[in-house]
Amino acid sequence: MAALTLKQVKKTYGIGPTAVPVIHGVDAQIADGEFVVIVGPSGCGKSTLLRMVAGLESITAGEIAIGPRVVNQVEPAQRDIAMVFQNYALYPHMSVFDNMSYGLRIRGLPAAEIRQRVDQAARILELSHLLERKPGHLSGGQRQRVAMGRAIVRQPQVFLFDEPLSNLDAKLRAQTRLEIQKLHRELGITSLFVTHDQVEAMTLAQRMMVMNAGRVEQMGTPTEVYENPASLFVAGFMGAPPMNLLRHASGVRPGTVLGIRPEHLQIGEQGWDTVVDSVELLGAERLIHARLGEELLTIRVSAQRAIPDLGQALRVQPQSEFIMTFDAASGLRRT
Ligand SMILES: Nc1ncnc2c1ncn2[C@@H]1O[C@H](COP(=O)(O)OP(=O)(O)OP(=O)(O)O)[C@@H](O)[C@H]1O
Repeated sequence: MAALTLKQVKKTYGIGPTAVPVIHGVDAQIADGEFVVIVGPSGCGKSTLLRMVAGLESITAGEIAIGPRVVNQVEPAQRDIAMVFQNYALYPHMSVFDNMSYGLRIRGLPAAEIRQRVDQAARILELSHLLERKPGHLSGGQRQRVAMGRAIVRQPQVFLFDEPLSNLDAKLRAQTRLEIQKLHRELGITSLFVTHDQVEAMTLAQRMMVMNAGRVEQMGTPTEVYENPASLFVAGFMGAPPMNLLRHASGVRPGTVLGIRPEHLQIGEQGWDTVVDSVELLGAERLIHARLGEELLTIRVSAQRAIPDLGQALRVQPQSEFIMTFDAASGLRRT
């Protein structure tokens, strides 16, 4: 296992007039054994960053180190990493055992050691009873576990995951998420996991790196990022439904954006005068969307509460200790 260090890492695709800079200087220190999730919208550069760590893309500037070793010029196969992709690409004509052990056989490991490593990985991933099957006779989730098994048996210093769950349905995704957590608890291998799904990021990460347009907006634990977003971008990206961001409500100074999460608004006697626009039932909770002047405010309430009529007037009071303010021009957090 090893720590992972990124120093002012930059990436530009192409050269000359057609050059496209996509990563603008990323710094990160990932501790030995830590599980870090890179999260951000499509096109923000998550996969590019991961592929640079893997050695599948060259590094335009800056430095990437795995443990004490700078790997900028090191071939992917020599980096001691294992990568799990969205498309797990198993060999269809090989059994699960052969798929998992293929890389080890190529490296010429003794048969007894191969057997022992595959058995251990299969036990952790609950694949022991499927080792003789062919991939065609497995479910999507089982195939993804075989792909993870193939990565585990290599006993790498670092695991890299590129959206490995996005081909699975919602239920299987949730289940595989738990398996990945368990895997990390058992093996403690330094892991970098890319996703555009903020729920996946919140549930898997020990720390998350929130990216936007080729830059890191914030790095912190899921709780820190959710409770203390560093910027308007992070505030709007993390949380479902997202934070209310108001520019025109009473009490909002020009040049400022006021942020308040839907769960920190109360319906009562005092506060902003709003008009109910729509209501959504989420199960145990309800979301009320209400017009506040030209803005729309989302309020999260218990489903026990009576459903307001559309067009009904509501007084909505923000809990003052949860109000945040951001600079409208820079997007940075003020208070
Ligand atoms: N080979 C390439 N040549 C030019 N531009 C590229 C190349 N590969 C990626 N890009 C651009 O780099 C940017 C970052 O792409 P990247 O795939 O890293 O984003 P991402 O955050 O992983 O997105 P997604 O979640 O959609 O996969 C995008 O604007 C993309 O169009």
